Amino acid sequence: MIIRDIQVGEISLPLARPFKTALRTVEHVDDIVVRVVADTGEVGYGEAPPTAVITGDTKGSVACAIREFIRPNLIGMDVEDLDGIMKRLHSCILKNTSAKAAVDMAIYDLWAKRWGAPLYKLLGGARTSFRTDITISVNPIDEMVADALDAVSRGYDILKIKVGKDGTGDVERIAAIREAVGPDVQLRVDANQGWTPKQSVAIISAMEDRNLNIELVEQPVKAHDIAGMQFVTSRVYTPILADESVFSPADAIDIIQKGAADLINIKLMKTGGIHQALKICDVAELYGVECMIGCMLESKLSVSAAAHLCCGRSVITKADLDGPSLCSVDPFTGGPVFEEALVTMSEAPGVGLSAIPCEHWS
Ligand SMILES: C[C@H](N)C(=O)N[C@@H](CCC(=O)O)C(=O)O
Ligand SMILES: [Mg+2]
Repeated sequence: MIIRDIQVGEISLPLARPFKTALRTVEHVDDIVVRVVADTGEVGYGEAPPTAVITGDTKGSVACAIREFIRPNLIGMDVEDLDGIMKRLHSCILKNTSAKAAVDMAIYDLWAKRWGAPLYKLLGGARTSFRTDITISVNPIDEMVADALDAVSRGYDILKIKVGKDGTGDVERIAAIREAVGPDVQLRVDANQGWTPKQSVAIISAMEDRNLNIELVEQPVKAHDIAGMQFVTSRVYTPILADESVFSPADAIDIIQKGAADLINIKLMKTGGIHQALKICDVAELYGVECMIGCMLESKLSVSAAAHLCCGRSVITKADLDGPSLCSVDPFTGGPVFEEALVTMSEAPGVGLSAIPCEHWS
């Protein structure tokens, strides 16, 4: 199965509600999509969201990296030579992890189709379904409580609550949500780098003193502030999860060896795809650290690739794959089934999606 072409397109899907974090507000999934065409006529699909504030990638940079660097390096390669393809993909241009992720997942889609199996089975086959959380955007308290209750009424039993925009109100936000949803709903908190190290310790300790029973706190401080992450992790009981601080397997080793976090959030858009994400899984497993699989504002296309990784590897014990549920429409056919909190794999070969809503590929 020889790679004949790598084509780029765009998709735009409205979100059901504006998505608000300490870093940004977004109303649409506006992503680059990729299709890798093989000489057999088989096609593999991928997607890259331009999350400039986290990965540094824009739509223009993703399209340019694929067209001018990745495409000329991969055309003519045999999909069976997965290792060789991944070496070229990751050496033909530095960084540009979202562009690499889109192409990587399209290649894995083709590779699994080549072997006639659903991708998750080839990645390890640890499970066939899992539950994801859903994000509650940072807003005035009443709105967040209403959103949390709405999510629970739709069957979600894990909520990921965005905070970090104004540290002063965050304990009250979480307390109000806990009071509204009761003790049986799992609450995880994501500050998206919005607190200082000392503020983090104060806020997390206050949540502990009030018995708010928080499962974990994600990325309390700036991504580059590993000493700050370590400061927080060593002073609170609540597990700390590194998100923006970990892009590569080397970042994961550094964070784990320094005791700067208890858990790692793997996102394909940070690692540059499944190939590097698997290395983080291996590192984490060696050190006995559990992982979350997360997503950016992505459609079902790329989130499905992440779902396959989630079902492949048992070290991934938590999922934040709510991208498809945050969109107001689902124009895709095939692939894993996203029924609110429950995600169930399909047995179709590859990632499983068969129709992509993009009319212009070039
Ligand atoms: C969408 C997901 N639940 C999420 O919160 N992802 C990121 C932020 C993504 C973005 O800004 O596009 C996270 O910080 O975990
Ligand atoms: Mg996060």
